[in-house]
Amino acid sequence: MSKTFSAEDVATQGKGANTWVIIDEDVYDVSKFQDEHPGGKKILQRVAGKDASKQFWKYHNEGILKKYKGQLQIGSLNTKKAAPEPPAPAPKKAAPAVKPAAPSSSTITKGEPQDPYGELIPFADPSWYQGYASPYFNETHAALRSEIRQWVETEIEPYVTEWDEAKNVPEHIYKQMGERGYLAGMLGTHYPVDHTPHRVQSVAPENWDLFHEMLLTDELSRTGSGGLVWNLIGGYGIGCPPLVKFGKKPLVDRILPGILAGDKRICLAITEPDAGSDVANLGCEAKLSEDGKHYIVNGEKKWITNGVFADYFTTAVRTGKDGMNGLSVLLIEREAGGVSTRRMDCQGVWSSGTTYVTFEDVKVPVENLIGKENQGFKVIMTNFNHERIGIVIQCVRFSRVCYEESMKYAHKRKTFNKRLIDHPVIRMKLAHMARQIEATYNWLENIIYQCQSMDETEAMLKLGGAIAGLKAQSTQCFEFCAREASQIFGGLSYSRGGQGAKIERLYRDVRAYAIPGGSEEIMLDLSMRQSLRVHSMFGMKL
Ligand code: HEM
Repeated sequence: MSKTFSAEDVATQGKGANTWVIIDEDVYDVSKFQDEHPGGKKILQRVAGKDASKQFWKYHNEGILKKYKGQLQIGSLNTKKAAPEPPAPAPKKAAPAVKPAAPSSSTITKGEPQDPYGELIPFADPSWYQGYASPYFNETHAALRSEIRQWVETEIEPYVTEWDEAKNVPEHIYKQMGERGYLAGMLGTHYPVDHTPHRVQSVAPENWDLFHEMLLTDELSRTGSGGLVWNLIGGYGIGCPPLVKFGKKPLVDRILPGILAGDKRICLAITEPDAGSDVANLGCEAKLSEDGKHYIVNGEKKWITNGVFADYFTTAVRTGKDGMNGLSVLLIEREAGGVSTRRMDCQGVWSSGTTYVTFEDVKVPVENLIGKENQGFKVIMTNFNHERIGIVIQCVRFSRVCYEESMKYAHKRKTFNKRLIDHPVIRMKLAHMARQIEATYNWLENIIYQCQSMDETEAMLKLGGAIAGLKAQSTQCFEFCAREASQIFGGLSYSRGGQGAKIERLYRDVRAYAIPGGSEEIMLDLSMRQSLRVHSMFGMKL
């Protein structure tokens, strides 16, 4: 913004037709905007021609300026110092020693601290962002973190509330997920170079590991919207891995490139009106046609994330007897006909497109069978670890968002002549949030490292119990943090939008995490049953 004004110039625009205000030494023309200003016209007119920085920061958060700057800023004060030139890049240090993480091809540093990154509010980011050493993250992770954060902060975060209210995310954002190589990096496996020309700018495919994948989900979750995250990766992250891992090559070659590019969308259809966490009781039926070339599918699926947007449905069907040994997984294509989808009205994750799906005599070629007939239970179970870890990553970051927003608000809001942060009762709330967040996050890092060090079948067996326990831990941590943040924000988190927008939204999103992917009750019970079973195989002395 090259135009400069003196404070006197701005003062002349406070009386007549024009209404200009100064915020942080930048000049904004709000003459046209004032009629639609949610805080009212009068309040702007009272500060017209003046420096309104103090009043502005009392009522808004950073997102507002990011969103409206382009539209309303007309220049800066002539007294404003030019922004300092970005520092010259430091001479490159020798790359930290790395050791291979068997059996993955990735590299992991031996614990050298990275340069500090972000706002350095204690516990608002993982400790490796804040100058503390970590055995898991190296310079490629740091580069990816900046790449995603920059994209999210400029192109996503300022609009998230608007999109959530509209219950959708513009298509170009999903398309960018493909073009930036992010979709290809979200499969819980190697980077699929053979099926996509797209690459992640800051990480070579051969270096891609599960910690990079974790970062993608983590940084997207800083938007504080389960709806946004699920719109972008909710269906894909659980619907695509079974296709890649168990689909037949011709099917994968035919449809995967379009999905990875962000042109086509896929979701996972397992849950039914009458069967959720008890997957073995699914009823949606697939009967083989007389010529043996097709399955004919009939049935209903409920609470299917992204179903309204999806071209492909990775679907659990009953092809055999009752129970887990009669289940198969089919890739159902919408264009086959007989597939109808209806958006469901839900408490939270509004822009994720939660859907009721009906299959009526849908003809599915036998080539679309994923895995083997009647052995679909294994496909579904293998998928659960990846799905649950995704949920955990989101819950931990959402908890951090609740904490970070509360910490910032507690530094500006005053009650009884003291800032909230100066009240011990508020510090106590923040401390309880931080201790739960860090405990959950550190367990998560450990689990990701374990996943990276095992093949998937071993991980399913050995880590299934711990991941189930961690999922319950993360949703309870999220629920706690959303509640405490809401108490700190008071009325601002009870009404939608404004400074408490993220907290109000996340509070509504909590159940979308605590129930699907295995409810807390089932997760906690499973964590004990599975761990005891596995450890008795290891020779547990009990
Ligand atoms: C560039 C200038 C401004 C823009 C673009 C702007 C924009 C907005 C927006 C979008 C909201 C809705 C709530 C939110 O999303 O945070 C809002 C609310 C509000 N604004 Fe502004 N505003 C500006 C300047 C000001 C100034 C200078 C004042 C005070 C003198 C002010 C006072 C308020 C108040 C009191 C609310 C209602 C807050 C609430 O509901 O708690 N605004 N503004």
